[in-house]
Amino acid sequence: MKTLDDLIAEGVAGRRVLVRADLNVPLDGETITDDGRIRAALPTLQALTGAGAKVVVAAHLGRPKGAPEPRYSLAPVARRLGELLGADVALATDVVGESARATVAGLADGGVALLENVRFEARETSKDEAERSALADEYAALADAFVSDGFGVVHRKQASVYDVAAKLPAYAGGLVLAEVDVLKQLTGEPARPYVVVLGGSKVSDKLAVIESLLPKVDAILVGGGMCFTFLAAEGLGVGDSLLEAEMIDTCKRLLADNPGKVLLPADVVIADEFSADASTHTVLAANIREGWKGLDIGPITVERYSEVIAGAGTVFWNGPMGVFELAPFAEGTRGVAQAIVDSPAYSVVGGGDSAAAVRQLGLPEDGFSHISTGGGASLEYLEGKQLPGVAVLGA
Ligand SMILES: Nc1ncnc2c1ncn2[C@@H]1O[C@H](COP(=O)(O)OP(=O)(O)O)[C@@H](O)[C@H]1O
Ligand SMILES: O=C(OP(=O)(O)O)[C@H](O)COP(=O)(O)O
Repeated sequence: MKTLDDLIAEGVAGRRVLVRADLNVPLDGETITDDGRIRAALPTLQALTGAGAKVVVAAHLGRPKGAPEPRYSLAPVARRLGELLGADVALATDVVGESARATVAGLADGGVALLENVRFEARETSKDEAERSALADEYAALADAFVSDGFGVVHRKQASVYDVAAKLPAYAGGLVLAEVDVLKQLTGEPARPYVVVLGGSKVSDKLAVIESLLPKVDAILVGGGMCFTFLAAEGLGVGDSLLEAEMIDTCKRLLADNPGKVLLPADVVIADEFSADASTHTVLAANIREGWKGLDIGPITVERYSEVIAGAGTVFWNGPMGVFELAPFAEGTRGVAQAIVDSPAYSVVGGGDSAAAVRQLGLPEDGFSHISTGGGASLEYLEGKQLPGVAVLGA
């Protein structure tokens, strides 16, 4: 696999280099609430601009449905990236159209341009290889070389991550190399007990991961939006909480086949609406009211999970335990994160929102052995799956 260092050694002055980065940051309106992923992208971008490349950055924000949507524009990201680089970052108003071509053509040596959200193009995430390949040809026409540096998205077989790498000389960026290097340590012989803490809102993605992780780990502590499908599998009512109804049978089977290994919340914080001003109650998991939604794990659960974490040799955590962005639902995430900080275990936290939670809740970043920019990507790596965006580089 060729790397960024190889590309720079080959000489990039005046050459156009397309960098796929993961700049999928949390936003409150147009305000970036955590710029960790933008900061993580800087070393690769600076190495290229320092060597005189014309840098074209491709990135996504959120999950727009294949058409432009103003609220998913990368405009706030372009502004922040410019501030951090100390140079203007020109934002194209389209992905591979006239604006993208003109913006790239206008780049000076050492300059940086950002394409608009790649998911404004339906072909980016298409399941049809020919469609993705056609879009990848259009990306390739904008550059002379490709650097894959969006670790958080390398588990996606998407045009700007996977297909374009076959169309241009392709190189692994420094962030992707560093992340894979750290995660490798968890796939060898992790210190036992090996505990995985799973939460967040990408429920269907992650329920699929649990099955392959179960044989590798000693315990999985479930919280966040994930837990309600499991609670439903135990026959409990979950009100209006997040639920993947078609996964209930899978969860039943996982619980039955792995007794004692999947821990579920004993209590939860329920709310009558998804808002910081909602009425809330902390109830036993068996008492979730009809019409209410579970938005955090409760204190009994935090205590139980903290005990397990205190005895762990290795902890991997992805996904907040609750809607930590809203103060009434932040305590579960804070409590579990604090337990990881306090434990002597080798600990990795992964995911855009999980890493943001660590910083926003004021936990010490050095309380974790590693903070990864990728949640789903880390999980799939730990499952033992090939990451398409890395495999395509020849790894
Ligand atoms: N019980 C819940 N109901 C709805 N959303 C939740 C719940 N618990 C956590 N979340 C949300 O999950 C989001 C993060 O999920 P996810 O993207 O899977 O994590 P990460 O980015 O760390 O991989 C946060 O925005 C948080 O508000
Ligand atoms: O936020 C991301 O992943 P994560 O929540 O698993 O860390 C990445 O930007 C990938 O986004 P996606 O899950 O919409 O493909």
